[in-house]
Amino acid sequence: MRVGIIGVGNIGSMILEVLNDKAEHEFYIYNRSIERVRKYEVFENVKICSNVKEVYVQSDCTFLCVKPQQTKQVYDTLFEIHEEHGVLVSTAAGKRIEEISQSTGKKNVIRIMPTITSRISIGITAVACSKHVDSSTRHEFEKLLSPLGEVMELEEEKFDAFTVLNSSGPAFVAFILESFIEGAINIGVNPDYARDIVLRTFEGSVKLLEHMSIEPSRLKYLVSSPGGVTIRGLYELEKDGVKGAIMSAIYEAFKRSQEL
Ligand SMILES: NC(=O)C1=CN([C@@H]2O[C@H](COP(=O)(O)OP(=O)(O)OC[C@H]3O[C@@H](n4cnc5c(N)ncnc54)[C@H](O)[C@@H]3O)[C@@H](O)[C@H]2O)C=CC1
Ligand SMILES: O=C(O)[C@@H]1CCC=N1
Repeated sequence: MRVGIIGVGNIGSMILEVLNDKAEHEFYIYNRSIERVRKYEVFENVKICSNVKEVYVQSDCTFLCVKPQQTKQVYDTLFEIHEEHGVLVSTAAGKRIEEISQSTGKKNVIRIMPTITSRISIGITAVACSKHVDSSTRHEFEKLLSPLGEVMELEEEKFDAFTVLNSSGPAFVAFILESFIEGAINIGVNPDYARDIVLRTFEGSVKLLEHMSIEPSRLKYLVSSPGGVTIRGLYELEKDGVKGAIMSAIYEAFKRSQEL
């Protein structure tokens, strides 16, 4: 397939590098600052383009991977291209299919919500298609995405909640991991050793929850001895409102996605 990518930052480069793993496709890429794409010059199947139009008219499928605040300029350029070429795929948080379609004048629009963890082919990509995208195009597109991990069709009204959990999620997890590591350093643990133990503990906890098919609350009670070490730490977390703070973070991020 001829795959276009407009905006080759965190997500654009992830899509390019993961989909290019088996060098099955031809890529047409454009980034506003050329420095970010120079490293792809060595790939025979990657053509570095000099504008949005050059990417769009040559691609069967064009991924739009700029920040939500940067989309207007790209939409305006696409609007000036009257013929429709393949499908236009938006990765932007909060941008709805109807708005993308009206602003670009294109009917074949697909909205996806990726996650940075797909760089290692672990993670879910949600997909919603405009009603104009026929089922064979949809299936071909989902096949194209399969190296990213799981691909899931999702109603568009569920995208905001999904964005917070699936796509902002790795940043929230990183924040919690960081808190554990800094807590360990504070009690005198070597930072590298702390990182190792903390990552293993999180990995083991997730795998155990899956293996035993139990809720997190059950795991809490499996570990907490009456009058023991764990319950003292859990008491501090509850007293300091950590659960409420995390719930607020998810709620505020959800509202922000709705605003964009
Ligand atoms: N970073 C993440 O984990 C996730 C990001 N997203 C969405 O993906 C999109 C991209 O996000 P990131 O990759 O993190 O942003 P980024 O800032 O890393 O990448 C955007 C790239 O677009 C380029 N750019 C800006 N305006 C341009 C234009 N007019 N023409 C060509 N290139 C242009 C920038 O130079 C930059 O390299 C956003 O809309 C975001 O909502 C969605 C899920 C996860
Ligand atoms: O922070 C953002 O707005 C984007 C959407 C989800 C992850 N990054």
